[in-house]
Amino acid sequence: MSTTDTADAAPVPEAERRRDPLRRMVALARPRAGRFALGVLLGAVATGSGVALLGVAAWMLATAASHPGITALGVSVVATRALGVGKGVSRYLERLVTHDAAFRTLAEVRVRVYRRLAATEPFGRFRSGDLVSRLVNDTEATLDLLVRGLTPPLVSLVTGGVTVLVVTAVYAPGGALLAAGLLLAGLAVPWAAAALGRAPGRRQAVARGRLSTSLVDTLHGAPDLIAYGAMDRQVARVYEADEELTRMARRDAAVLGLGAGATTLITGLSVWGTLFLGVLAVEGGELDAVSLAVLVLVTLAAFEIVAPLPAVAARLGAIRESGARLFGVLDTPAAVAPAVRTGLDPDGDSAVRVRGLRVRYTPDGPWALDGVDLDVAAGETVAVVGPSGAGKSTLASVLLRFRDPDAGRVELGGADITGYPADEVRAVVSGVPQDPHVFASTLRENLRLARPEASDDDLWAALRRARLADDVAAMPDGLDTRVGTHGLGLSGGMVQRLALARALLAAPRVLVLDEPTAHLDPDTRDAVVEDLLAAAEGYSTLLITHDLTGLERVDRIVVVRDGRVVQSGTHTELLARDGWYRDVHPGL
Ligand SMILES: Nc1ncnc2c1ncn2[C@@H]1O[C@H](COP(=O)(O)OP(=O)(O)OP(=O)(O)O)[C@@H](O)[C@H]1O
Repeated sequence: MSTTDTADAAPVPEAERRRDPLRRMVALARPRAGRFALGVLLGAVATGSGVALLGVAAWMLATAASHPGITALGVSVVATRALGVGKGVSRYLERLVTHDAAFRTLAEVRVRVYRRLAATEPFGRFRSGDLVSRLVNDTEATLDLLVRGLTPPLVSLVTGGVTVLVVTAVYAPGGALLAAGLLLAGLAVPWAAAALGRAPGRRQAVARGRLSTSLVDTLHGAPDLIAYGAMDRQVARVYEADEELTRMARRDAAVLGLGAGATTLITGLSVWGTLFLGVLAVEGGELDAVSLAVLVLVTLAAFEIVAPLPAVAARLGAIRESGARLFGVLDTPAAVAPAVRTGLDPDGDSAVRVRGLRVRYTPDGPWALDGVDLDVAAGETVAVVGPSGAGKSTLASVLLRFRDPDAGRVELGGADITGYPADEVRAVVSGVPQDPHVFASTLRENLRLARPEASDDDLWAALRRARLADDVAAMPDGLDTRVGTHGLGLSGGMVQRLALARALLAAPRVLVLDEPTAHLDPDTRDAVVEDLLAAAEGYSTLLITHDLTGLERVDRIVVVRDGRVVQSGTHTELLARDGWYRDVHPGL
């Protein structure tokens, strides 16, 4: 199964997008509804045992004074033990079942988020810190909702309802009072807490995203910030974001405190009310003293059931906002349609044929590519050049199947790549990006990313081809040298060669080199282009660049402007003709 072309890439219907994020988050758990129901049942047994335990204990203490028979005492002792053990065991099982179901749901959500990211181009939409916050905090809010927001209210409903029924059976006014108290503490107080927590909760998820963004910006931009003396201002921005979160946490704590206080007040009033009514009933002969003792303690215990609800309700605002941010990622339209066929021949002809290719990023936006025709014969090297914004990188995105054409065809060996799984296309077409990432790991692991089963011989062959083998051989730990963050720093040229070796290891037939020298100084640039082109010999290669040096080495040059091919020919031919290439060529 392809990692990117799944049903997850299908567009999300408008009606679904408009649904309350909380409901949508709960719906994520639908495949595990049975387990959650079992969790609720076990939770109800645990809380019910707690209430019954206090009831039996009260009965035992109250009857002890009247010297009951040994059988009655024995039964109540056994019941106390059974309820005590039952409470612990069922609570443990409830936690096990609900956490297991919630963590499994979370794992599925994570996979869906990553698949959606793989099927879209969201990195331009979300800033990296904010994206991290969505991937970690906002996704984990699902867990919070399922564990704390779903099971406890249902458990309260079941246990609270049963307790009210039992108390009503013993003494109806006590049952009515308990019902009123539980409704107030379990519904009105959480409702007020939810209302008070809604606005700060919404701001909290956004503020957390802002803090992550400013932290990532500070870390990544540290050299520039220090060079321009702007570090203090940036750190102040981080503090500001942090203080905003602290302010909200304080407000959260105040809401929680108020909720807990209100619940305690209602509990106290209910217990006193039951006692007052009960004493009157005992005096009137409607109730016996032992039942009164049981009633009062059961009432007290019943409020334990609803005690956690205000805290949960106060969190709902933040959870809803996290849900909205999570679905913001999940609802992002896929840049590529789900695959409709498979079986792109990985060993077929490597000719690339583009006809009438049109692409735009928004439905009514300008065309980034507006009717491009392009041919790269098997083994040919074609440079695509043009000014910034001409559409060169968009062409690379389409070839690597990061983006679907809006019109036209892109063929690999005669097969239209649209409709094939992205993984199959990328087994044929490999790209070297403008700014390759070096992972904080060994050189070996950085290379094996492209082909995990590659042997050291394969790695050295790729390194030799990318002209990096001598440099790696000179490193003290060879392939085991640690690179990336906290590792050996690689020069810009080495990073590009490493990325090329990685791309070659994927054993493609078509290479797309997207601005491989964009971040290099002019001397290195020339050497890297020469090495890349030498390494690419035999592959159908598309060299995308706005740097016109060294292009005499490629077979053909295509000039793209405003999304259209405006010139095509060899370096010598284009220099001999009027046009953009001759106008901007640095050699002239
Ligand atoms: N993710 C995006 N969302 C919206 N518009 C985009 C996006 N990426 C590119 N564009 C637009 O599409 C057009 C072509 O951009 P593209 O990046 O393909 O050009 P380019 O020739 O590669 O430029 P450069 O050399 O500066 O990278 C530009 O007008 C650009 O603003």
